[in-house]
Amino acid sequence: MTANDIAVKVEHVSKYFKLPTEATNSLRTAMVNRFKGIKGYKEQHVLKDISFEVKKGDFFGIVGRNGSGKSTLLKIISEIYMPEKGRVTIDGKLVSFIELGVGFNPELTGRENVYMNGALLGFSRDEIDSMYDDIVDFAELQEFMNQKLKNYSSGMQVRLAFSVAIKAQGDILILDEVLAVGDEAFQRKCNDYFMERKESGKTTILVTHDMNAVKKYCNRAVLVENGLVKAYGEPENVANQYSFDNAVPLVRQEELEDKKAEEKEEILLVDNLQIKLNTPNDITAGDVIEFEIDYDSLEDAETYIALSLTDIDRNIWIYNDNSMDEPCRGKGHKKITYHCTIPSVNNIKMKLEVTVRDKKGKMLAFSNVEQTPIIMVSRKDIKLNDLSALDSASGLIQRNGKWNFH
Ligand SMILES: Nc1ncnc2c1ncn2[C@@H]1O[C@H](COP(=O)(O)OP(=O)(O)OP(=O)(O)O)[C@@H](O)[C@H]1O
Repeated sequence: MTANDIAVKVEHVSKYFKLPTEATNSLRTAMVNRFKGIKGYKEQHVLKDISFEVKKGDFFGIVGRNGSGKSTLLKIISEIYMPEKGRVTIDGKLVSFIELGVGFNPELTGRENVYMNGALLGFSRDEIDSMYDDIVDFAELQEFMNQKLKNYSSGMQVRLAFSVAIKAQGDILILDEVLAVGDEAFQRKCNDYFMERKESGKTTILVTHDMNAVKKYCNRAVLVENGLVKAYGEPENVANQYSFDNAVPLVRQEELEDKKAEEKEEILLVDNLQIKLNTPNDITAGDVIEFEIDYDSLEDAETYIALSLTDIDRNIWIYNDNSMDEPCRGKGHKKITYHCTIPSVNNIKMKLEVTVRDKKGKMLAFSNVEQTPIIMVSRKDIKLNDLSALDSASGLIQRNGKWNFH
């Protein structure tokens, strides 16, 4: 690869912010603090050492949890912030849609705002003239262009700002979390635009929390975590890593304590429920899933297991089973292993939930969030250059149809 193939090169970028810890109103306090070595601020190291390359024509995804520094990174690439260390090299004209409303003036009309925004992006009047109709068409705001922006709804303002960004003829387009923009019809339009853009050979950098978007549009991606690059390269792998890291639902400590208190109030019939996955948690469709369930039955009673594998993203049960027809009897420690396969799914992230029930179906114990195993099924069998198979694998069930052309 030559240097000419690279649109954006990020090398060892580091950025911290100074957050004030105390307000000093007097010069004397400031001097005393300084003398004592008290800084009055603490440093938040948002980006520690970030390096990646975006090639010309890439549709490049940047993902990471809230507060991981994605927007900061985009601002550094867009030269709004300077990094403390490292550097960014850009080859081409860059257009950013980062913070809504930047460069928009509510007292000006839609039309005037398009011209002003275009000028801020570095376009001449003639250039804006030639892209103006396209921008207005995409935003579908023809009748509103002579109204002042302050009379637009917030959705209309977003549409206009977004349309300026995407229709401005830059070489590199930077978009921060835009898929949530606008109503459903506008989102569909953005989807079509992204599909076109993906084919266009122009460079796009997209920050998003939507892993389906990463898989659908991006050809490469990076996952930022704790200021460092955690995964980089194939969007499938990066998106799966992100989904996997975020699969464990966050449960507030108080909720857990409330639940424990509720459990204590009931007479305990089952204790020490443990679930252990014996097979890997990252598998391919059809691989065997095996796990072990352990618990103590405190009474001489019949108990059975009910289990479910729930699709975390879609929140639906994918697979349920129970041992109702083969209950465990008597007091004491119970150890059960179970295995199954989930053969015809594509990519799916599931949580395994287990409950112990009595003869009448009453729940006596359930696996809590900390011990709920997560299982990721991904189509590792599909070759990365098999575009048709990759595209079809975005559905829940593997394709099995036949085409007949007449
Ligand atoms: N100008 C600033 N001054 C001080 N702290 C800042 C500034 N900009 C960002 N931060 C801090 O840097 C951290 C990263 O913020 P950033 O907006 O880059 O994260 P993000 O990954 O884009 O988050 P999100 O997914 O929520 O949009 C946050 O803790 C934020 O408070």
